[in-house]
Amino acid sequence: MELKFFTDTGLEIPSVTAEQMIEVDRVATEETGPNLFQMMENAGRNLALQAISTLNGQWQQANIIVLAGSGGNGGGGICAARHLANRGANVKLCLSSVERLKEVPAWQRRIFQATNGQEIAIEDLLATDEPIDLILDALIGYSLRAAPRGNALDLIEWANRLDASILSLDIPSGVDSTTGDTPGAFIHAQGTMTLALPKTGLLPERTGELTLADIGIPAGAYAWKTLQLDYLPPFGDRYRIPLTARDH
Ligand SMILES: NC(=O)C1=CN([C@@H]2O[C@H](COP(=O)(O)OP(=O)(O)OC[C@H]3O[C@@H](n4cnc5c(N)ncnc54)[C@H](O)[C@@H]3O)[C@@H](O)[C@H]2O)[C@@H](O)CC1
Ligand SMILES: [K+]
Repeated sequence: MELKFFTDTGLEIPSVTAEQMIEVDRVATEETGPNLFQMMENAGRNLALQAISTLNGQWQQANIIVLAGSGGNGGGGICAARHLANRGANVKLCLSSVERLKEVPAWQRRIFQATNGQEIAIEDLLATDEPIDLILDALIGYSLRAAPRGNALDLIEWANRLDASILSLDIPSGVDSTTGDTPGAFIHAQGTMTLALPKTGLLPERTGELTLADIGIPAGAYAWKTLQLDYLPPFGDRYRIPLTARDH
């Protein structure tokens, strides 16, 4: 099914497979910029803003849990947790794997630790019964390898059991960003904020309300000889825009 993605102003946005998005990332980090630190900061700030607008007036009273993996997706989630904690929000961060945290997410964690935001261990989170208003799903992005297992699987199943609203970063964890297939458990998202460009696997029945976030990639990166994407900057004066997917 060939999905097409449109902004609220009717502009069609090209979609990309995981492979093409990895190449966009490579062109940005190795050729044009922005680097990974800058892109992840933009991803996380946009996710914090999206969480605030999802909670509308209640965001400072809400109980927010951020589930973060050890890769780039996790880094965006940790960055959002820091921005929210910095503004007095009640946010707890749960890392699926502290020891495997990559360099850039580890830097985001270091900044988070200088806020009054709290980290919560998986076993404590799974044991808590306090009401949760919003879960940010930053466990797995486009590097999903197979059916989720281990801590990520435990956290996905835990999140799905709650009646809290779930906002996924880039792709609901456990969903294949190229095909939309779900090899195993996956996050049942009410909303998804995807980064830079929509992925071909962002099926409406998987994403919930879909938003596209700008992470500052220049048009020259999309025009790179290995990509040649037909891309018109869609954001105007906004950094997050609603997308609708249509299969015709
Ligand atoms: N231009 C972009 O699109 C950018 C993307 N970024 C984010 O970075 C993500 C890609 O980052 P990475 O390539 O580091 O990888 P991901 O963050 O997508 O996934 C790696 C994490 O998923 C876990 N994982 C993968 N398969 C699993 C399985 N079957 N069971 C349990 N855990 C599993 C790994 O252990 C690791 O924690 C993107 O999805 C996006 O969210 C950001 O870095 C900003 C730039
Ligand atoms: K995710």
